[in-house]
Amino acid sequence: MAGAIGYLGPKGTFTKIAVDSMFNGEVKKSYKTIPECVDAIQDEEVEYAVLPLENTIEGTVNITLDYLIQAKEVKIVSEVIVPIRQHLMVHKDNVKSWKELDVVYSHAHAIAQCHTFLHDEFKNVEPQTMTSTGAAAEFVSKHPELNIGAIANHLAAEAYELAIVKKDIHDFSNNHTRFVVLHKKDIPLTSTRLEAKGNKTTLIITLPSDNPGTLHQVLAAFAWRKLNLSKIESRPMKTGLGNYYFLIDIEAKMDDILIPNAIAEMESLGCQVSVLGSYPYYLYNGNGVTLTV
Ligand SMILES: O=C(O)C(=O)C[C@]1(C(=O)O)C=C[C@@H](O)C=C1
Repeated sequence: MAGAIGYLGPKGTFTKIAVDSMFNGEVKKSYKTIPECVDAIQDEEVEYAVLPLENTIEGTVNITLDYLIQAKEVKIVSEVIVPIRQHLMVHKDNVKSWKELDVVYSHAHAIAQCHTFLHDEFKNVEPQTMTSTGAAAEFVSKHPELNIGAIANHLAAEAYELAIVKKDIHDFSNNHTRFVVLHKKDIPLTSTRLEAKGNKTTLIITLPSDNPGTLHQVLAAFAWRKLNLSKIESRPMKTGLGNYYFLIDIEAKMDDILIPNAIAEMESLGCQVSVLGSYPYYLYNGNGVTLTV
């Protein structure tokens, strides 16, 4: 059994579902924000941390990516993809007035996943962001005097005794979020319970500023080795306009030849390359795992 597992809480978040799908029986420690989870793993308050990285509808969770780029000695050791179902919920005292809500609270990514629903059905309602869907549900449970709602999952509704008034309000039915498991040691974490989908290696690449065409050559280093890329994302380095990190996911395990040679080729072009992790990834299909709030 591993040490404690840190995650974005409080009770009833989607991140907690990801934690329960990967870990069984370990102590689970919730944190209010993503940066607090990254600090907890860096300071060795927890042995693993689980954070959302990318959603089908809304794309990358930028704050996770930015903290992963900056974090020292933190590696991605596993990944789990979780189906995301968003529901609208209110305090049980306010069920009759749910169509006249004043404010809807949720995590920014959850609000974005329900953008069309909110636009069509709650045009005059103000969406307000919170640190997580669980925090939004908790807030609604503490304020029966306000006609407010939360967007969150069914476990949050149970945990905070809220009534779900509209199910599955996410705008596209194929809604999934990728969660990464972080650890201080570069040791892949395997699961015997989940459906294995393959392996990935994640690189962070900075290009030299004075060498036109380097991005093309970087992509060529993968292409001619037939290394399949499943994600390319750029994030500002925050040092000046036009300065970017590139985060690249290769659909393969770290090996002795292909990936190291691709890295050496990129370094010879003047790029800085670091390996954020080489890890298995899994799909949690909603079955076979005990979920707790
Ligand atoms: O707020 C939560 O419940 C979270 O776990 C965060 C989060 C995210 O950051 O994307 C996780 C999954 C969903 O996509 C919506 C919110």
